[in-house]
Amino acid sequence: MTKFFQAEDDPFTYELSQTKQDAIEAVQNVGPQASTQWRQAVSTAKQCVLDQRNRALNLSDSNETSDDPKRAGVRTSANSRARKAREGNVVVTSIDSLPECERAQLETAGSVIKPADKELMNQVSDKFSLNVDQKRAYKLVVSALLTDIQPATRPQSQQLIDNDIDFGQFAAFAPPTKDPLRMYLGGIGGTGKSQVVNGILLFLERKNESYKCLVLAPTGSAASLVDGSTYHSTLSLSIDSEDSATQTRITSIASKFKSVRLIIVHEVSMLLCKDLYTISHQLESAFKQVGTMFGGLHVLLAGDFGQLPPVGWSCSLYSSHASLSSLAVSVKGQKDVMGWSLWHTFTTVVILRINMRQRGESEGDSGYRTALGNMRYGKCTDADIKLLNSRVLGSPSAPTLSDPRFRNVSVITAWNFDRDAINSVSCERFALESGQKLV
Ligand SMILES: Nc1ncnc2c1ncn2[C@@H]1O[C@H](COP(=O)(O)OP(=O)(O)OP(=O)(O)O)[C@@H](O)[C@H]1O
Repeated sequence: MTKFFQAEDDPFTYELSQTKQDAIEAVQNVGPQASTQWRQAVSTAKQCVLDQRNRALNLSDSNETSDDPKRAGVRTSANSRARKAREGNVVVTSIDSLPECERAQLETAGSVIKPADKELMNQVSDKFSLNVDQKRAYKLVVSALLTDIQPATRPQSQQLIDNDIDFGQFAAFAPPTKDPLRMYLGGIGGTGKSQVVNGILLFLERKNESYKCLVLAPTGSAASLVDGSTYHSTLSLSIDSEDSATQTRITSIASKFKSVRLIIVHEVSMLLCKDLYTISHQLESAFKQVGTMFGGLHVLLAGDFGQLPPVGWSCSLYSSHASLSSLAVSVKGQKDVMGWSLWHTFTTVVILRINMRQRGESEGDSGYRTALGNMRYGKCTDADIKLLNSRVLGSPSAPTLSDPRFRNVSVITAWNFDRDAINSVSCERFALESGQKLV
């Protein structure tokens, strides 16, 4: 598989082998059904992909045979390169290294970003002072949107509403001819994931194309932090009902997503496998593109798997394969399996590593950063514990909350009672200091 990138871009990206992608798509196309049929269908789909691969390998081998041992040697190595490429090794080609005619072809096809857009991209990235990794993530998403092949003729929402669910109109959609972006943006809390999302949103705003992106989150509070909505409300997912794809719901989703090309799902650690499947399935139905994951939209999943898990520890995206294999007996389990396999199509990955929230350079700052990092993996050292204990209130050397240095710091308490008391005192003090009246 060949990908083209502008010369100055340096995407940290990898591709699943095409065969694995095919297998995942084959499983998606099977759909939920009774467990014996499901197992049979999955095994037939697997065999079909394996047969396809073997046929391709045999064909290539038979085309490459030669009686001349020298030529045979050269062909064997070319053959093995071709096989490696088929098996998933990425071939990255700089746009500048292409012959002019090929470059012109790409420009005409909209595969190369226009200079004005490039300038805007840089302006926004400078405004947010994005670091190298953040810039990489931001540029991958924005480039995908800029080189997007637009659906040719989308029906007006008015027509959709008037004709209720006349999906015949969607036949006029020209499906994107390029693979949509499936990207995961990770990094521990404070590494600037939201900053990247804000950059993407500002870029679209400056281009007057804010309508192209929808930001979704699993809970209302997570959604309000990123000015988004919950995916339950946006995609009309029913929390209780298994069958949420009624015609009215699908019509409403089709109308909401009429001009959308990118969805960003925040706090992905809280996403259930079955929810990812349902999101994709609802969009497929809304765009009348059954079998085209997420209806062909670009999808960015952002979050940190060290943060909150899904409610009730249901089947999360990081569940192990072993724990999933027993699930296919129920329809819900099959949805989990399909959501889990969808997660594995997110093969463009950027992990942010620099903590932008705690950037102090003092010895204490760096010790605190290290302690937090170790705590995340349950691997605190003696030095970390000593440092954290030195901040526990009550001991003679510990800070007091009335000390001006510690007045506005975050406080962790074990009891709601203590939390409420501290909040109440702090509110009164803040009102007094800022000349405001508490109501
Ligand atoms: N490139 C940057 N330059 C300056 N400040 C930044 C940059 N990136 C992020 N920040 C700041 O660092 C803080 C944390 O950033 P942000 O909220 O985006 O992190 P996050 O990874 O989304 O965190 P969380 O997972 O806790 O939600 C914010 O105050 C943000 O303004």
